[in-house]
Amino acid sequence: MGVLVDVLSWKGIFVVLITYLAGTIFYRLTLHPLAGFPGPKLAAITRWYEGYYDIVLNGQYTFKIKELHDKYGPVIRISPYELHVNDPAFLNTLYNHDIMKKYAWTYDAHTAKGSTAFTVDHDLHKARRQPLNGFFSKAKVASRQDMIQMYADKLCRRISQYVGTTFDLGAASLAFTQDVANDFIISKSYGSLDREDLDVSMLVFLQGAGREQYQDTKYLVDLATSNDKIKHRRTIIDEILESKLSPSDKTVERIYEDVSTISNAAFETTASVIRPVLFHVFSNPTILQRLRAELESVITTDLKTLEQLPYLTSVLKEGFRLGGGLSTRLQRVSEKDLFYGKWRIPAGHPVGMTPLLMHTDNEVHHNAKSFLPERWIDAETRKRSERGFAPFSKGSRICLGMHLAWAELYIVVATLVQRFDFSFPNATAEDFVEPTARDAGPKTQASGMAWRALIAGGERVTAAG
Ligand code: HEM
Repeated sequence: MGVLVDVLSWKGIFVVLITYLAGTIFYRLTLHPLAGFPGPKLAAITRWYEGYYDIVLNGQYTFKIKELHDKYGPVIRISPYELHVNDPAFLNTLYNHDIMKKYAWTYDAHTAKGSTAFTVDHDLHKARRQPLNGFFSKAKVASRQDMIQMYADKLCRRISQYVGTTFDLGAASLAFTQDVANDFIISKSYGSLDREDLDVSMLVFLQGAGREQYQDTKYLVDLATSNDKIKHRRTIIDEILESKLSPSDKTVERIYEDVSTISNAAFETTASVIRPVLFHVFSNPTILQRLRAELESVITTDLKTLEQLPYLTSVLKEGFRLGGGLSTRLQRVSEKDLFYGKWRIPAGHPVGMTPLLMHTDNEVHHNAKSFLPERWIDAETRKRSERGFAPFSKGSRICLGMHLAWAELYIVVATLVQRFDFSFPNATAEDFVEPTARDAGPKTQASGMAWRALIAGGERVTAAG
């Protein structure tokens, strides 16, 4: 009884707490399966280390991880539970088609846990993704190139209204990707390019069209399951409903989780590549001249023809490398031990890599932070850069919408370059290199408004249709 009273006293609680903390610290530093990996002791002890950089300093952990790699080497422990690797040689080991799970902790804060993108389990993910693969194939995307061109033309009409003055090309890029993606996914756009403010705030979009998108999903589910076969363009909803997925995966709520996450995955990612491409092309006369000469040699925006153009393709690759939709680490949890050099990474522990860090690493890409399309043309530098190029990740979780993203880039860049002259008096290359919260504030890239774009300097006589 005396002991119990003692334990329940403040002193007792304090002693228990200290003993628990000391035990946890001791375990994490010495006995934990990741204890032998290099990295700061504080990161190995507590997740508050990461919290400081991401919460207090607003999304800076990605860049701190880069500093930690410089200090501790290519494999480091970045939290009590997680490792990070910065070496392209490990890409194919980590992102493959073996049984790999995503790291559930990453999706704790997300509501759409039933969506394909946020499905943690390997087999369930495979089943959910299967009906979507064909819908997002290269051939399927190519069959919708007229739709993409239609929105590129609409974008041109908006820009034309501002000739000789300034125009928010950053927001317009996002409006374009929103309209294209929604049309592709559910055969309906919400008219972002038609709005006076170009639907400038993603938040307004999410609150506004989010509700509408749910109603549209419900309508399309009803349409597909009703006896009245009203003719409509196939959407991902038809693919899901006609698949072998279980009835619980075919509810309006679960399908809407896919509709909303897939469309949201399509917007800012693609826009954040269009912006740096336009900035670099129009800020560098040599690149602009060479690109225009190549485009003038074909005088078309036909997708198949554009895909054959080596210089345009190289310009876009630089955009994917430096723009980069996702700037956080992408973790995988393997069922089997993984091996990296002398290191054995025990099964069941999350390991991540960050495309942005690899894409901007001078060890991987010559003069990594410079926009140099030539690197993809010269055989030697191309070989080196290909090794460390994975904007869409790899393996079973590779980006579902990558062919759509490529097609949008080909068509919109070729169209704008053939029709307009832009200049960007207020932007610098730095604005586009590290597109996360490094410059938190009004210039934040992630908000889609990195630069109020700037001058559309007169429409050129266009050869493009
Ligand atoms: C520049 C454009 C884009 C980039 C750089 C990009 C990048 C990525 C990356 C790196 C992943 C892997 C994420 C992870 O491992 O957690 C991913 C997944 C995904 N992306 Fe994209 N993406 C782009 C455009 C798109 C578009 C246009 C769509 C849809 C139309 C899309 C839909 C998705 C989906 C649904 C996933 C989850 C795939 C799965 O888990 O099976 N993305 N994307």
